[in-house]
Amino acid sequence: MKIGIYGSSFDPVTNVHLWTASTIAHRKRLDKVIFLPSSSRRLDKSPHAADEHRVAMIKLAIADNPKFELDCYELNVLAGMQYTYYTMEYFKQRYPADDLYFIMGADLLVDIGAGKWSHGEELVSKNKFIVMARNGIDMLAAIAKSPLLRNHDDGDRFQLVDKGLAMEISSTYIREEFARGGEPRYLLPDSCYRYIAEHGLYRS
Ligand SMILES: Nc1ncnc2c1ncn2[C@@H]1O[C@H](COP(=O)(O)OP(=O)(O)OP(=O)(O)O)[C@@H](O)[C@H]1O
Ligand SMILES: O=C(O)c1ccc[n+]([C@@H]2O[C@H](COP(=O)([O-])O)[C@@H](O)[C@H]2O)c1
Repeated sequence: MKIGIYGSSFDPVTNVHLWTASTIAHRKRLDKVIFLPSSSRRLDKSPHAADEHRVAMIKLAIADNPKFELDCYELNVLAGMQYTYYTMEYFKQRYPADDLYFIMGADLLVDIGAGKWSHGEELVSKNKFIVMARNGIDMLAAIAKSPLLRNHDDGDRFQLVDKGLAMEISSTYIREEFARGGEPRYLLPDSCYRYIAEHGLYRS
């Protein structure tokens, strides 16, 4: 099986997360996309909604797509920050016969290339990545500029995908719209929109 692992805080999950996941699955012929919410104990980013709420919204959002799955591995790890390097080691043990890819936007490729991620060298040398274009980022140049990325670019490691549309809906924007009394209804699944209202999430 070909499996993509899509990590994010999903705070909340948005229609762009779903659209990018399905576009990548289609373009790269993935059998499965695993939605991997990051822990609220993450050191670099504190989610606004509790783990249980972010998980509940992902479940609602992916319910009708048989290719989409949720994996709460990072939420259940007790250590402070669960780095992607360790997460990928876990998934390789769990799916030893499958072809695994970490799915991410080009902004994260730049960060990894700049040495900002933990265990960057091992992460890159031992894994494969599907990288989605983002406005203003030249992915080929980002690889060429970074010795870490360039030295492991064997043609298979970084699968670059131009989604064809620079659609940007950020979780931050949705949270801010809720907080200022705006109307972000069609930027996320209706079920999640209702869940946020019912539980009073993201109010200022
Ligand atoms: N429009 C997009 N195009 C390509 N990649 C994207 C896009 N939006 C998010 N990503 C990628 O999806 C992953 C998760 O992104 P994340 O959820 O942090 O973005 P976000 O919705 O903008 O959230 P936040 O506003 O909380 O930072 C990252 O790898 C990011 O690069
Ligand atoms: O391992 C790291 O050092 C690392 C640093 C920053 C981000 N990540 C992972 O990248 C994914 C997307 O992160 P973000 O910041 O866009 O929510 C998520 O799965 C994070 O755990 C991982």
